[in-house]
Amino acid sequence: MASPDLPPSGPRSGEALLSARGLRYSHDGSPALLDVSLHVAEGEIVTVTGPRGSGKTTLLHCLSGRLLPTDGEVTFDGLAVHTLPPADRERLRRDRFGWIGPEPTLVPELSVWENAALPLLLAGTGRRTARRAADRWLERLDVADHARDRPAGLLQSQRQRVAVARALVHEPQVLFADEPTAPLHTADRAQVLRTLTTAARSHGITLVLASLDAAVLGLRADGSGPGGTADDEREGAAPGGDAPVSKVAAGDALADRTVTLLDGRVVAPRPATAPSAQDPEACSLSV
Ligand SMILES: Nc1ncnc2c1ncn2[C@@H]1O[C@H](COP(=O)(O)OP(=O)(O)OP(=O)(O)O)[C@@H](O)[C@H]1O
Repeated sequence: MASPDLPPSGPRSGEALLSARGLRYSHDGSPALLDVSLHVAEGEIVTVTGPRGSGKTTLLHCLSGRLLPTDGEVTFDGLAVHTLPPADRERLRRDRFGWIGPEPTLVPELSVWENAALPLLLAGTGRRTARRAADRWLERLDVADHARDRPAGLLQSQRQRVAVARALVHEPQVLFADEPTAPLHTADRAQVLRTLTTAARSHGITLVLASLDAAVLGLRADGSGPGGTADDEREGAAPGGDAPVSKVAAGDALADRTVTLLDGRVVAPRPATAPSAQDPEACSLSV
C-alpha cells in the first residue's frame, strides 16, 4: 500500500529497486518517451496507465532492458541496465525479470507445463522440480487440466494464463506486465489480476503493470470492485509450499500507485516543478 507519508512523487531513487531517469525513446525518429523518470521500490505494485499511444509499452520495454533508451538511464538493484552487454542484459531478463505481454507467445512444440516451466528449465532446474512448480502455478490459474496439452489445443485466454504462470514460475524480482488481461473476458480479468497482485505481494515481487483497464485501478482486494470473483478463497495456499499468501487488507487498492502517461510524458502524479534547496533532484520529472 502507498504509505500516507510517502511523497506523492513515489519512492526516492535511493530507496528504489528499479529506477529510470530522463528516459527518451524514439521509434524510427517518432518520439514515444520524452524525459520520463520513475522510481519503483522493492515489492511495490505500480500501474502505468494512459491512453493508446501514450508510451506505456515503450516504457516497460525500456525498464526491462528489451529496448535501450535513446537517452537517459535505467538502473536495477545497482546495475546500469542500459549499459550492460547484451548477454548480461539477456541473463538479467531471464533470471530476475518476468514478462507478460498482451498476446501469449508460447512455444508450440512444448507442452503447457513445459512452457510454464521454461524459465526454470533454462536456468538448469531439474525437470521434476520444474514440473512441480509449473503445476502449482497452472492450478492457481485454472489451466492445470491442460498441463500435457500443446498450446494449440487451448483457447487464447487459456494460453494467456499459461503465459502468466510462466512469468511467475521462477518468482522474479520484477514482473513487467503489459496489458496482461487484453485477451481475457471481464470475469477472467479480475481473477488473473488478483492472482498476479496476490502473488506479487506474497512473494515480494515488484510489479510494473501497464494497463488501460479501469479494473486495475478500481478493483479492491476484498472483491468489492468491479468484476470481483470468488477466487480469492483459493489463493490462500502459496505455490512453492512457502508462506501462505497474505491477502491485502480489505478495501485496499490492488496497486500501490498509478503513474499516468500522456504523449510520452508523465502527467500524474504531477511531476515536481520547484526544486528545494536540500533536494536538488526534486526538480526532475520524477514519479
Ligand atoms: N514499432 C514502432 N514503430 C513506430 N512507432 C511506434 C512503434 N511502437 C510504438 N510506436 C509509437 O510510439 C508511441 C508510443 O507507443 P506505445 O505502444 O509505447 O504506447 P502505449 O501507451 O503502450 O499504446 P497502446 O495502449 O496502444 O499499447 C505511439 O505514438 C506509437 O504509435
